[in-house]
Amino acid sequence: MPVCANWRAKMGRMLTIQDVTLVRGSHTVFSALSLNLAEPRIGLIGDNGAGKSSLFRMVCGLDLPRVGSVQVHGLPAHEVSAKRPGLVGMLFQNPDDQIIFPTVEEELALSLSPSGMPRREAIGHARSFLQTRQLAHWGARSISSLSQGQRQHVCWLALLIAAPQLLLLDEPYASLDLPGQARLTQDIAQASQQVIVSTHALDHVRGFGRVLWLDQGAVRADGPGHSVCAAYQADVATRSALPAPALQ
Ligand SMILES: Nc1ncnc2c1ncn2[C@@H]1O[C@H](COP(=O)(O)OP(=O)(O)OP(=O)(O)O)[C@@H](O)[C@H]1O
Repeated sequence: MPVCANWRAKMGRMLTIQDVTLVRGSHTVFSALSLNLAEPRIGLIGDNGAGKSSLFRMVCGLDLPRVGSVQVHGLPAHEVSAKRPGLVGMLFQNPDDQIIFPTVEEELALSLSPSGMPRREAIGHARSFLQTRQLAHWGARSISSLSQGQRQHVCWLALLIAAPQLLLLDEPYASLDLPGQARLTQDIAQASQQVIVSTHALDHVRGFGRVLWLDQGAVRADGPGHSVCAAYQADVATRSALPAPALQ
């Protein structure tokens, strides 16, 4: 492939954020933020309120930037759900923001609706999928009878079955037990798609080729997981050693 066509093909698969200002409520979360994200595994780290979920919401088209553009595989992010509904999938920090249907198999079947699969077939497919995960007994279970970690697991299964090309995982390990965390790590390692993971548990992204450290809406460091995680930890250690600020 000629160099120019190669470059265009790469750009077409990329997530690009260009000169973005994002305002939520009265708070400016990002100001003149630009990023090109093409690596297969990317970690997002940073303090509470740094902007990790806001970045995901923007990439999903849930929040529109006031200035600048967000493009996913060459499409404006806010047009993705209408024009290419199978392109981006997001695992929300809170499973209750994601789950719609009353049973596990119905929720998984919903993930197949963008593919145009008829509902009865989608339910059958969801059951077979659960069987491959040794979870056949979960199919008819009511979501309300599941624990928080189990609901987070269902949300992950819903993304896996939908198989979008870009997976955005917002603190996916937060409620999972140790076997669940190991399973998710294995699933992510085996996924053929691009995966972006936001987490406070640095060990889950330390081995990634690229990690972004967000600090108050700006990129404080961007590079291999080992060095960016070490820099963030060193900064946290320095700040933790400071005397607590006086209460107003
Ligand atoms: N609905 C909202 N309205 C106004 N401001 C918001 C809203 N949601 C988040 N913010 C603000 O946007 C900033 C970024 O929040 P965001 O949720 O993206 O952070 P985060 O890095 O995901 O944090 P956490 O690690 O706690 O999940 C914060 O200053 C937060 O107060």
